[in-house]
Amino acid sequence: MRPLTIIGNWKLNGNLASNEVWVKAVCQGMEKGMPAGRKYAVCAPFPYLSQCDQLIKQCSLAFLRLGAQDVSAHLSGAYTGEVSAQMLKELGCAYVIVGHSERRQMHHETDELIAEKALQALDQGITPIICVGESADERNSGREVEVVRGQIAKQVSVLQDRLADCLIAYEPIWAIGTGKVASAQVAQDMHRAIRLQLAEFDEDVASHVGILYGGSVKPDNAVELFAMPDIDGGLIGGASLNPQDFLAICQA
Ligand SMILES: O=C(CO)COP(=O)(O)O
Repeated sequence: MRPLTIIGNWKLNGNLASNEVWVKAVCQGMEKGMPAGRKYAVCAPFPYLSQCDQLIKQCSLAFLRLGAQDVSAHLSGAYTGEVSAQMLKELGCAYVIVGHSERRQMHHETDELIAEKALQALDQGITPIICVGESADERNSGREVEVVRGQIAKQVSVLQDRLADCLIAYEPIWAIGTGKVASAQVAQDMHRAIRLQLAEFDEDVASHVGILYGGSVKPDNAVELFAMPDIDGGLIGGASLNPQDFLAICQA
């Protein structure tokens, strides 16, 4: 069985004071007991990784880990502004998001670059969370499966069976930050399509890879989403900023 994995993505939010309040509140909530066998993480902005690492270590819950929101495709060298997977490892990261639609759109990240970033993370023992998803126009013109298949195909061709150590996040762009959550069935259908595509490559990989859903997940829709057979958890944006909402989703 694949464990349910629930990961908060703070995006460009937080500050030293609010991060401390957040981690302490989530730890306190989780210490009271959580559903067995689940994994949780929060992906903080780079400058706060060290602070969040210290705070998370203080509460010593093995199932709560730290992640980053991006990583360089390079290990070291003349790449001003980049952060390597080795640096993330030193700062306690267990996960890193790669290829978020906001980076694909605003920073012109390609599937090839995203696969290189995932390889860097894997080389350091960090689990990459590879984001895929279609735009509203692509869905409205009936091309959503084709678009996502194209994104996954590149990851399969580069990562091959190392995909078994990755997470995939299906995040339809039209559902991100819009309040328009994909219905549980719409999300399940795409998750199924992704898993079938992975099975064309390797059935074992397909059955192992966790596929998270992201896009307007809230405490009141998480239960239905997480109950779907191919939805293995969530990548939570806006609702992860409020520790009580994040906890409620983690307990859904
Ligand atoms: O982009 C997301 C997580 O990576 C989803 O964001 P929202 O939950 O705010 O829609």
